[in-house]
Amino acid sequence: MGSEALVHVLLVSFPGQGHVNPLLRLGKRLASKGLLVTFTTPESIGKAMRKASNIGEELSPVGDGFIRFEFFEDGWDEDETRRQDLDQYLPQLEKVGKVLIPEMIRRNAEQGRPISCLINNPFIPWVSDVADSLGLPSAMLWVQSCACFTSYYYYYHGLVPFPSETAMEIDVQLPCMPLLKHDEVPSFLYPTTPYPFLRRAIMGQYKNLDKPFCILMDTFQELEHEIIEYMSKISPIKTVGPLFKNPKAPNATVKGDFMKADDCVGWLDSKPASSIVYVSFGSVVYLKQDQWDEIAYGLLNSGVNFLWVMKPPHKDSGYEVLKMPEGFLEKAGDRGKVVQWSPQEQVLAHPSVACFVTHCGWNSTMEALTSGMPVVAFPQWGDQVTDAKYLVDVFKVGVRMCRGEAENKLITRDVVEQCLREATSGPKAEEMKQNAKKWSAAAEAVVAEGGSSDRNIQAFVDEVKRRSLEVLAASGKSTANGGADLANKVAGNGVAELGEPKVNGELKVVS
Ligand SMILES: O=c1c(-c2ccc(O)cc2)coc2cc(O[C@@H]3O[C@H](CO)[C@@H](O)[C@H](O)[C@H]3O)cc(O)c12
Ligand SMILES: O=c1ccn([C@@H]2O[C@H](COP(=O)(O)OP(=O)(O)O)[C@@H](O)[C@H]2O)c(=O)[nH]1
Repeated sequence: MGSEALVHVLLVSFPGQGHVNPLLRLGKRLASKGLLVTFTTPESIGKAMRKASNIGEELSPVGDGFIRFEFFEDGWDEDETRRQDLDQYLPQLEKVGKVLIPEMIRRNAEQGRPISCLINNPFIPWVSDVADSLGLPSAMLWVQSCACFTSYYYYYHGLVPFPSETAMEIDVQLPCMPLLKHDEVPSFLYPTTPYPFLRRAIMGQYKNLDKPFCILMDTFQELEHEIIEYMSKISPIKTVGPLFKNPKAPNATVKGDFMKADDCVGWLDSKPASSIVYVSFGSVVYLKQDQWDEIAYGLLNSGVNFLWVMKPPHKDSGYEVLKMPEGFLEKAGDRGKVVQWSPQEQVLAHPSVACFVTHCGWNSTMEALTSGMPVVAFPQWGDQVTDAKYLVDVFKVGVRMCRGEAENKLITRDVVEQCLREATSGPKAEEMKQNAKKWSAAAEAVVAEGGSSDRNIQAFVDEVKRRSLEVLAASGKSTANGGADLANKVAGNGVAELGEPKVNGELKVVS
């Protein structure tokens, strides 16, 4: 079957690594079920993705379908520093996206690939408005836990009291969730958060929550059973995680890394089973030098092997480049390896790795659970503090190393060493490993054919197909020229375009 005959969905991503990864993984899952998927995000990131990964101009086959990429200009110069300020960048993305995404949709229709559905991730809620204005259905991929989705939902609607200027330290009880201590609530909701722009970015999504016909979530039934059940009655959520497992197309190599991963698998291979601690704080968290030093000494003193990701800061972020303490690399010798970016999925699946010191971003959390990997939780902000609570107290696969940036406490080398020992040897380590293996088995089962996440993806694909017929029917014509019809509709000012007699063109329609 040619790709022209497939139902086509457009995935629009916010340009962050933690957003691109899950949306691209969703794209691969949808493609493997026989859809044509176009993935788009601003060109600034497109450029990095092309450089780091094997993304070409052409269509990549994935399972029964295909995935392709198109990028759009965000309207700013390559070295524009305002991109670092979300309060400026998000409105800019909205302004240009509202023009360029409809143009992209029209171009695709003209080329015989009419788009039937738009899917976005948080921070760019206007994508649903674009879909609405074109009479297209839209869906949203929530890229955090259902527990965090619920916390933000309750905050947005003012359903329970959250920490406030006058009552900073109140705990929060939400339905079907453990009591969250004041510092376990997603930290963007603290009155004192240094990142109010991220709270605004997330709340923007809630303002538009009635628009998408479906909210897909990168979590799964067993993992957050009660809260998923509860929220399903309030919101049209469908769990489709863990998205990075795709049993129908396990060899699909399309990746969305912004940086080329350093080669470290050979080094992992050379080490004994369960002997390495993997340390990574994701793509945006950046620690202070004194904390970095304590972690370095903790790693040295604990005697473990380690793979440590030390990513360079973005040039406009204002962060100082971190340094390893004097003599650290020499002392570690072949016991340790430091890289700028790792192939994390492969690392977490590697038998030499014993545990993962993580900032508890939701992608890292899901990847660890699904890989059966115990964690040492080092959350900093946002959903990370809530994820850490779940990893330690609910999923029972983690040791807690800190409570978050808001605590403003230096975690000393002794604490680091003690946590590493606890997570790698002794009864607690064994218990966590067993629990992690249980989650990994559950994750495999939900994505396997007939499992809950697989059924939800299939139901979503079926719904998109059904709605695509409606979209074509609404345009009043047969499927054969549906593309051209949509192209006219999408032009928005289609009447003007068609109405203007073109002197030298073939098109001469005067209404
Ligand atoms: O990329 C960004 C940007 C950004 C800023 C300027 C710009 O030009 C481009 C991007 C800002 O905040 C972020 C926040 C994030 O939180 C992360 O988001 C994940 C998914 O929501 C969570 O699971 C993690 O815990 C959490 O650390 C992840 C990100 O990728 C970003
Ligand atoms: O060295 C690294 C560090 C991170 N990641 C990936 O980057 C994403 C980070 O997302 P997460 O939600 O964990 O954190 P964020 O970067 O958004 O804070 C995850 O998919 C990781 O697998 C990676 O491939 N290599």
